Amino acid sequence: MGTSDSYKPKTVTGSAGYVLEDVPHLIDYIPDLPTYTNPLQDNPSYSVVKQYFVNADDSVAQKIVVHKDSPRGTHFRRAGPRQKVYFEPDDVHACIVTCGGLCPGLNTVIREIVCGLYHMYGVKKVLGIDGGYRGFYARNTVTLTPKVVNDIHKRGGTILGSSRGGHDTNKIVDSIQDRGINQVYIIGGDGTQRGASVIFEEIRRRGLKVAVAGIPKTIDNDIPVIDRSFGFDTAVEEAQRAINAAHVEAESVENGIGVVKLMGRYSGFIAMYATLASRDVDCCLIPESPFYLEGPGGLFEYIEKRLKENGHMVLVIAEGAGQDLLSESIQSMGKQDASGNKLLQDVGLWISQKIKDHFSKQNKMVMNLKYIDPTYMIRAVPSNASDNVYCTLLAHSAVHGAMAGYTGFTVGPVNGRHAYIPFYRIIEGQKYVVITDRMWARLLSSTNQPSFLSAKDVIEDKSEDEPPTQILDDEQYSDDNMVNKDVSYTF
Ligand SMILES: Nc1ncnc2c1ncn2[C@@H]1O[C@H](COP(=O)(O)OP(=O)(O)O)[C@@H](O)[C@H]1O
Ligand SMILES: O=P(O)(O)OC[C@H]1O[C@](O)(COP(=O)(O)O)[C@@H](O)[C@@H]1O
Ligand SMILES: [Mg+2]
Repeated sequence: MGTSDSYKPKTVTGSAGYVLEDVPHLIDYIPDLPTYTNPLQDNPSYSVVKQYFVNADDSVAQKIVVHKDSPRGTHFRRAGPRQKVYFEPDDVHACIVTCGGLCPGLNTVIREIVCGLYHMYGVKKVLGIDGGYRGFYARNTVTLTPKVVNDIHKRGGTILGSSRGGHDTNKIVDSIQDRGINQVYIIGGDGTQRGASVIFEEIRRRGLKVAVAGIPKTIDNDIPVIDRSFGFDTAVEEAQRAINAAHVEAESVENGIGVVKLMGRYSGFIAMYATLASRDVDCCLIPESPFYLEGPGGLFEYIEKRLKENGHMVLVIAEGAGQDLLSESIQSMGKQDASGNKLLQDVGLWISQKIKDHFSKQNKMVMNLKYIDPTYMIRAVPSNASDNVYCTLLAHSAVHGAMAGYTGFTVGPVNGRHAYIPFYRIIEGQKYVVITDRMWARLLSSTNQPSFLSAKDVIEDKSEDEPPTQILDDEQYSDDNMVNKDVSYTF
């Protein structure tokens, strides 16, 4: 049963350029597994739904804006309940683990996996792994029942705890095997999904009947393929409170400047959407958009102009912005956290000091700067209503997929439809704000800030990111502006 060769992507092609990037299934390496009727068909809540079960051939298109002669392109398997399942409810022993940084909605996902397994499939054995990946072999477990998780969606954080580092694949899979766990639900960001992918590989190599399902989590919204990650909406909403405070402070004094630092290690989505939503922001700086301080077209010149025009200004800066400028002036670079993520210098403090230094040196005008750092406040809150509903759908889709025998997948919405996405597509790169696309142009036009780009930069950048820009001709609020720099699109 066990197989030592590494997993090869399952790709199915069809007519007119149709490609299905399928996810693994337990029967790929354990043939002849028995199937069972899905208990949902006798569930009073669900049996009223016409066509409740997903058609086996349903798939979700990755690109929905097409031209007359466009090939049909890449598709993913549609998420949802199947007529046949590969586990008997009494035989299921599921576990849930949360890894990486916090994000609003973690508790809702945990709650809905537990309740989904209990109420939809009659599964009674669900274990919580305490403290992230290392919890599999170094910590206690928690028994999870609908009663235990009933109220947890109203709390921030994760009731299971989380951690960075500590991924020991063999010890984790040994623990899964020793405990008789056969469904593993792994909630976490890009690092976590990388970890989930190697756990799946090892489980497959050992020939175990264990389904591995990933639920993508990242407050930075930098996971590719999926429309957006849970908690992002809540974080953007929470960021408004900090921006409002910065605006009130700035407005109340002579030449007031409010500086707000928001999360975004490599991708500036939180800063960009928080700025667009607020309309009180005069300048937004993100990692994808290099900027400079001095001289014509620089930040200082713009600040002076705004203060002269308006008497106050608000600047939003993502934590990963301007790191190249900081590294010139601050030593101790190259430090990493336990997961290997680069540790960043505090750009908010740095830029605040630079602005203060500039104005005191120039002695041109009185200036009052207030720096607000709501970093952890925007991710430690409970998820808002829309994220709660979204988390429920993610959790249920993951449960349906695992019960149907799919494994080695991450679940997430692609153009509004939930799909099962193979791990390799989620972990092969990150999603970034494309500064030559329309959403960033909207931001520039709403703040009036300089683009800090020369015409030459724009031409070079456009040629790199041509495909998504070319095909983008609708004006909807969409993620079309988000592309993965590391992945080449073939449409
Ligand atoms: N390449 C990898 N292989 C295996 N495990 C990994 C890998 N990268 C990260 N991990 C593990 O995933 C967990 C979470 O990763 P981290 O980067 O901290 O957060 P996130 O999942 O939110 O990106 C950590 O326990 C880390 O050890
Ligand atoms: O201080 P911590 O807990 O390491 O988290 C900080 C980092 O977490 C992030 O929110 C991203 O976290 P993930 O990698 O867990 O998604 C970054 O924006 C931030 O730099
Ligand atoms: Mg990460």
